[in-house]
Amino acid sequence: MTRRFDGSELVLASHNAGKLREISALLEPFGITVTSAADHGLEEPEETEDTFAGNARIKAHFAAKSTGLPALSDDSGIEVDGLGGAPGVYTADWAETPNGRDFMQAMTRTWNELEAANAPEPRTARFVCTLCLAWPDGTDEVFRGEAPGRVVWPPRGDQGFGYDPMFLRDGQTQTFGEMPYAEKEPLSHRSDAFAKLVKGCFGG
Ligand SMILES: O=P(O)(O)OP(=O)(O)OP(=O)(O)OC[C@H]1O[C@@H](n2cnc3c(O)ncnc32)[C@H](O)[C@@H]1O
Ligand SMILES: [Mg+2]
Repeated sequence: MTRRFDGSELVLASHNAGKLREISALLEPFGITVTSAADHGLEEPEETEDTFAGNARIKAHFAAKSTGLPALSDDSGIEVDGLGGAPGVYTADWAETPNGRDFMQAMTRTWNELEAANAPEPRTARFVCTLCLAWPDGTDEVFRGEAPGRVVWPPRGDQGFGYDPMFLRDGQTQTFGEMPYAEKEPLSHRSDAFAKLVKGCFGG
């Protein structure tokens, strides 16, 4: 049995502004008071697991225990078939530089490694999003969503965040980086996972 969410307040256990924007929009219709990890002054826990679900659990349980409130985390990334599924759970790590995250660098590395591997076109990939809803008593529910597509070069568009400019979802002519959020939303891995969360925990 899936545990239902029957509270009125939820902490979003993420420090990523793009995710916070997208998940807040998805939660809007439910009339829940949403606060973020930053609002509670929470640090970022180390993501030490090698699965999306494992890292999503770390983040959600850390926020739920620290605040005493139910917490929703998102662990996500891009899996590129020609790279054996990399960067996968290391998607954010590929952007790290001494001066903070640089996603142009991360996208360039992704493309360069595909070129080096002589990977065939189309260079299929998927965005994955794992949402974990955790309660302060240590229980949780986990939901996984995906968006299938391919990576393209050069990156296109300045909307969205992260690797959006190099991702062309199946059936689309514009990258996620070229779409206003309203267009990306119904096509995204995040809304796919969110629909499962709603079905499982919000009774919708
Ligand atoms: O852990 P939190 O605080 O939630 O924030 P984060 O940015 O570190 O998030 P992750 O550890 O889950 O790393 C996910 C990476 O995948 C990228 N990513 C996830 N969803 C994406 C999307 O919808 N569009 C573009 N890039 C995305 C994102 O930019 C991150 O670099
Ligand atoms: Mg992270």
